[in-house]
Amino acid sequence: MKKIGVIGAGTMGFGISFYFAIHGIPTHVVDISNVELENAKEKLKTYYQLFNENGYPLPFSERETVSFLSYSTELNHLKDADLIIESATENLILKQELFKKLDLLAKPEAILTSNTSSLKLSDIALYVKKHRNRLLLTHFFNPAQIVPLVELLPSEETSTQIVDDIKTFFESINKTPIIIKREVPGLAANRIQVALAREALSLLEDGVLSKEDLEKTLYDGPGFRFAASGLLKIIDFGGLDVWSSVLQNLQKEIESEVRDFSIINDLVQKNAIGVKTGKGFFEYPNKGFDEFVLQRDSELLKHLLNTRYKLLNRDL
Ligand SMILES: NC(=O)c1ccc[n+]([C@@H]2O[C@H](COP(=O)([O-])OP(=O)(O)OC[C@H]3O[C@@H](n4cnc5c(N)ncnc54)[C@H](O)[C@@H]3O)[C@@H](O)[C@H]2O)c1
Repeated sequence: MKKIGVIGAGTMGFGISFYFAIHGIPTHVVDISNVELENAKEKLKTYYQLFNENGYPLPFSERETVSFLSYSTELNHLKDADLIIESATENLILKQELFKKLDLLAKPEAILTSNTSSLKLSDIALYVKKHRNRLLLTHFFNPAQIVPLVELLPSEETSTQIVDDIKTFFESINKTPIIIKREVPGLAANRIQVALAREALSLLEDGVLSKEDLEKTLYDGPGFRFAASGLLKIIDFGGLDVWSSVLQNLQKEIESEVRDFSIINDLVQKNAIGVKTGKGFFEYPNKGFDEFVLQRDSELLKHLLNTRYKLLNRDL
């Protein structure tokens, strides 16, 4: 990729563009808000330092990395981009308008993608005519600059060559692209996460265990094992015979209703929405949101470097 365009300089747009820049890929970021663009420039310095401090192999100096990024409020700057990733606010009409414009201004061989979490590619691309075989979802996981997974969802019209090219590109920069073969809301990772959340929050709301013990259960139980392998290998190790019985016995016992969780809604009513307001299920005193996020990202970076990155880049 000679040039990438990223639309949106918020949480995800920042992470995506930062990741391309540390890999030396010229990236132009477009946002309607100059404030967001300025924030993204500031965050770049903070994250370069964080990656450096944690020992992430950065092939370019901070100055060089900064030089790979450019910013504007004008979509026109994306007309020579090879790949354009839309990561603007989650709003269908806004995204439809953006894709309508991109379809007209992007060069014919450009690939157009969206990072939407909940909207359908077919809806977002309603007005796209010229690039219909060059469209897909590229769904990153927050923080996009650290979490390896990128879910790819092509449409029925997307050429297989484009899917292969995008997959190869992400692999070349140590992301983990996976292909979703058919349009399902939430793709794979968010669906699995919501299934987990439904059961965990039901156990909490029904008083089966305390919030502290729920955290320990996941962190030191399934989460601990997931750090080493995916689900199917866990089943292979446990034995398919065992899992077959467990699934049969327990599936009917777990929560399968769509619930309105008062355990969350009551806290939202009190503006206890989590780290952003200093209180959610737990308290987050003395530091601001950004500091807590940096602390978390430092932990995630250590994990990345100790696991995936070491394996993928033995010689770096
Ligand atoms: N936050 C997450 O955990 C997460 C994870 C995966 C995917 N996503 C998806 O990524 C996208 C962005 O989410 P986010 O969390 O970064 O949101 P955000 O609110 O942090 O950032 C959105 C940015 O888009 C900008 N914007 C709005 N309209 C625009 C336009 N017409 N042109 C250019 N810029 C515009 C806003 O100014 C803002 O800076 C959404 O589609 C969301 O569903 C979010």
